[in-house]
Amino acid sequence: MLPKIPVLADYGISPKHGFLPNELPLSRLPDPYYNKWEAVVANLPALILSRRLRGVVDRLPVLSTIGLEHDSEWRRAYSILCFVAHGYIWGGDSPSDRLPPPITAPLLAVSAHLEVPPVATYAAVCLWNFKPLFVDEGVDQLENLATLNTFTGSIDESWFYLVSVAMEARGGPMIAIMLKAMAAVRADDAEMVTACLCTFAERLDDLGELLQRLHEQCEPTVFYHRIRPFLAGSKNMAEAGLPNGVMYDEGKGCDMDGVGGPVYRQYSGGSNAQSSLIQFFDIVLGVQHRPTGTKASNTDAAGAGDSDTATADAAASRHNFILEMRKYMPGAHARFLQDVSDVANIRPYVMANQAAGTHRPLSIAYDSCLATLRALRDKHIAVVTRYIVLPSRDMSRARSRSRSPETWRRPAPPVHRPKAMNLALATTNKVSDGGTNKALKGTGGTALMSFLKQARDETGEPAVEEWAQRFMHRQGRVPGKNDFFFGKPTEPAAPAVAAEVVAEDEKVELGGLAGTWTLDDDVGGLCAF
Ligand code: HEM
Repeated sequence: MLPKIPVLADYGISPKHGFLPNELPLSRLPDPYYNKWEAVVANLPALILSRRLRGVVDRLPVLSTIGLEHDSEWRRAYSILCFVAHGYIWGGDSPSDRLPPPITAPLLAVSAHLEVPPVATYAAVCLWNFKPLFVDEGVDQLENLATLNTFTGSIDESWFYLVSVAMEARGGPMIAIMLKAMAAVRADDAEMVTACLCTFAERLDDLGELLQRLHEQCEPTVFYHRIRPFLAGSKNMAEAGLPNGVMYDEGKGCDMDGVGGPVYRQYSGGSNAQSSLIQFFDIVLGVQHRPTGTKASNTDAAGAGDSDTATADAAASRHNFILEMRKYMPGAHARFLQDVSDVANIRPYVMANQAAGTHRPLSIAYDSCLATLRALRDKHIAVVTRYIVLPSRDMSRARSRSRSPETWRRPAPPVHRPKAMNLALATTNKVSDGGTNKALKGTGGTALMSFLKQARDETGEPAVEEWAQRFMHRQGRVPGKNDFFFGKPTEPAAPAVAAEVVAEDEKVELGGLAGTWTLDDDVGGLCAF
């Protein structure tokens, strides 16, 4: 007998809001026992700004989790503790490589309960960190959302989290639609499968529109210099001052043999790559992601999404950043993704119909879903270009200028203040430096642009129609080539495409989202996670 198609309720997934919790996140823990935590998180931006957070946290009592009852209380506790932990680590002149017992002890307990790592994940900062302004209006409307916790108190930071919240909410109903499509495959109801795929493609397009609204209220330089450093993890962070990661000190000390004392741990930083929604889309459509730098083999291309892809799956699970990110999702959500993978049947069904020459609208609807998901990744690449690549370029250029002979001849007068480590720079490991060290790292620690472009290209690979395969294997815009899709050579390329072309070409000046700019290298390499 076939395994059953997963039921959302078994994984705490909402039919309406998807991976956002069924009950709204709590704005405050009801038990006054936790008032001190609430007071710290309510004043987090001010405590970070005044450099007083560490002192305040060190003096907190070590609270137990005994006063946490409902799931929403555990989730609120997790979000609070993650914000305070990252504020503690990154909110000083140099990072702290130790988390003290008042944070560590409850954070480890809460994380174990919720099956999430003890670090600021996407769940801590987005999924469980929002409230509607008006309860009778939807949480898929950006205008109706506010954040509960932030590091900076800025509109930019709130907007950054809330765009993701709105996307999760808008994408929530798409999960049930695709589970229905999977059931329709089992019933061999091609019309129903086609209808579900059409609805899915339309809603996916809505998500792309929401993603592009990020620019409205989140300034790239604020994101890069003020927000992103707080989301950094503790893995591959030697250059940022955490060579061993972070010591989670529970205050237990070691035994007589020196065993059982606090240990260093290393985790990736918070990233939207930890969103279960986008991974669900990949799984249900049969999109497979390979380790970065690996090209599709003929076997992969033919068998992606089929049940007999054990070898491909085994290869994919090795050294694969996207799979690694599942460890940062709430346990039930990661299990849901695994269970859906085990029964994903849409692609083989579409392929079988295409081979038999039956139900052509099915193939077209399926390929449209892939094209729309690929377009979403294109837009995302433009976002990353604007919010990470360009500011990091500006930063490295400013550094090169400050090292120029001109600057050496006229040194600035000495200023006597403690030397602060610039975390925006420090957490961007190996930013282009004097032409030698060029791999740009993301918040999760991957070699960035090649990884994102590969993920986008892999999205088009399962296409079944020949025209769709050609369309989705296209390269960035080259005048006179692929003009059918990109418009006439004299027309400006669409912003997302322009940004991607810039990121792809060496030493080319192009009009991107932020004006005319040059990218002088193509970053690459295997993920370091
Ligand atoms: C300022 C906005 C954003 C920036 C700077 C950004 C940056 C990044 C970076 C650096 C990565 C590589 C993984 C890592 O190192 O963390 C990544 C991956 C990813 N991001 Fe974003 N991101 C942004 C917004 C979003 C939003 C709103 C979404 C929601 C769809 C999203 C979805 C993803 C996904 C799904 C991945 C995994 C790669 C893939 O599946 O294509 N990102 N992002």
